Amino acid sequence: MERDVGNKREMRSFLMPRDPSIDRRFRPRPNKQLRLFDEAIPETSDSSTDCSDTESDYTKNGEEDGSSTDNSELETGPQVFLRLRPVESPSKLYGISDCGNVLITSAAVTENSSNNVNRMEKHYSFTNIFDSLVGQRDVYDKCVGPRISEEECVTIMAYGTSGSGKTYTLLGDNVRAGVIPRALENIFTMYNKQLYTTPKLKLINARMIILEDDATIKEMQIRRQLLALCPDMTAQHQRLQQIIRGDHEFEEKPAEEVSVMIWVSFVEIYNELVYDLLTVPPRQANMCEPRRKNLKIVCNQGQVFIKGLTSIFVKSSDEALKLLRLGQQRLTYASTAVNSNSSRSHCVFTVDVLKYHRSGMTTQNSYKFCDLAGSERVDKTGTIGSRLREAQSINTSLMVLGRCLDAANSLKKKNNTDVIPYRDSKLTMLLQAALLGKERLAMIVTVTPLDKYYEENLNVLSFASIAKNILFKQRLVKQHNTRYSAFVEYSQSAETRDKQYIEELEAQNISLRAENDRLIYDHVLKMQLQEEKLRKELTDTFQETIQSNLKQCEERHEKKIQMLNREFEAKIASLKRKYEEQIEDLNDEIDELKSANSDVEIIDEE
Ligand SMILES: Nc1ncnc2c1ncn2[C@@H]1O[C@H](COP(=O)(O)OP(=O)(O)OP(=O)(O)O)[C@@H](O)[C@H]1O
Repeated sequence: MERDVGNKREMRSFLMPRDPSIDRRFRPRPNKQLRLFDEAIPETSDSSTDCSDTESDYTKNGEEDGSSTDNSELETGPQVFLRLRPVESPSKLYGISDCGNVLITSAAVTENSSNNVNRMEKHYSFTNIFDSLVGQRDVYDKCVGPRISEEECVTIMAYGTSGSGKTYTLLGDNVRAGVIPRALENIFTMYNKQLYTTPKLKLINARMIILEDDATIKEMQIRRQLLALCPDMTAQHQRLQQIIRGDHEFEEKPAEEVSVMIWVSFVEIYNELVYDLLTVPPRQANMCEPRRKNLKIVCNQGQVFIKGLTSIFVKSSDEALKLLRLGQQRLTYASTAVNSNSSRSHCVFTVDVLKYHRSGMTTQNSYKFCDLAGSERVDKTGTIGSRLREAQSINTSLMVLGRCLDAANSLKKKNNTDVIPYRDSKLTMLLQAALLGKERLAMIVTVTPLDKYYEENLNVLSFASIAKNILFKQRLVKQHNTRYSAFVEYSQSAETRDKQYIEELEAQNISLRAENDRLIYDHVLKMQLQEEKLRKELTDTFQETIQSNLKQCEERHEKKIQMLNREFEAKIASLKRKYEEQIEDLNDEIDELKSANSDVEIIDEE
């Protein structure tokens, strides 16, 4: 019997078990059900209806039913893809319908089922389902490639339980490149002939600004500084590039009179705080660990931006990948019960493609790659301490994301986007353009098809099915327009402009060097004069001091001489007196002797 849905909406939870999200009246009804892995293939033996198990087969099937049947939805709502992670012994509780787009969860009663609702058979429809045999190439070709070729703004979001392969899908590993390296290669190949090699245009606070020469030089310096910090992975990137080029044939756009400048930024939302992952560390600090500063998300006249976020100008996919790896090193990872290297935060890597058209108009495409932290059952995994706090904040933001999608889903008939609670978490604030339908939203839902994750997977699938049902009424494609006539002459080719700019910079460099030499010469001269003046001042001061000391000495000596003179005079006077007395005594004696002598003579005569 059909269940009466009624008008009253239930309060949905995106982390705990809930009623099936798909309105059973409209759910797809496959002719037959296929078991995902194994022997449980239904009796009909028509191999053409089987789920593909090689990349090439898959592409063929996908082109036939997946993308082609979904074209109408491409115009209106998010695309939701399901990716099943390869596991050793996959659960038999999941099956894919023969049309390839519907996941059927078994009606089997599992010991994990906490309520009756989860014991029902459920059908979840997707834009495409990638089973465990589908490789990275096909995931890219279905989910992201077309968006980039069409030059649309798109948010690609990986959502799933912890350890289900979100990071693997977005980044991949050293051999199996994920969506981001492929997208970068695609973008740089596409605009190869239009790339402008100096940062003249920049998005500052969501506005396209033409940079002055000094600002351009500053941007180049920041870029150089940050790239110097990146681990050297050139050989690895070249290998990856070869693999990607072997997998895809990206088309180059003709060199129209458009100049393209590409910028990347990378943010992390950890415990509801927004951190810049591409900050340039101050020179004196430890170069590997810049201080983390919490940034603000600002919404101004419908434009969302992160105030003060570093955006780096990149000239090649290799540079962009290097910056991505640098940001990744700064991300918060931890070991959890289900993933030894689990992302403990949501992170968003943004590639902004800024274009300057000959008409003077500037346009912008943004590609946001969002790796959501895995939802987690904290009660089951026994998470404690800081891991618990992280898990709670991850779960809260994912819940808000679910509420936003739910609200967007219920807006099909109305057109009032105000009721979408995107302001309730940093993640939804940042992704509001996609959640409000202004930009394309592609969601890659990852699932680990194991019995033990059955309940968690049902929640993830319910979440995904809501997103799949959304119909946006907003106008798509974001374009910033600015008129600017003073930009470089557009009748010239990009190469000539670059050459001219380099020549200008070289001339500027020469004149700056000359100015520098002149300043050094002036400085040396000034120093010499100063030295001379100082020397003279010192000599004068010394001479004065010597003179005064000399004078003091002379005075002292004069006084001493006078004193000695006086002493000598006194001594001489006393000696004179003494000797005069002696002379007097001797004269008296002579007189006495004379008189005695005269007496003797008289006696003789007699
Ligand atoms: N499709 C796949 N093919 C091969 N390996 C995969 C696939 N999906 C996931 N893996 C492997 O599973 C492990 C966990 O994947 P990953 O780190 O991407 O999970 P996650 O969803 O990002 O987890 P978390 O949310 O905890 O960060 C990795 O070792 C990854 O290589």
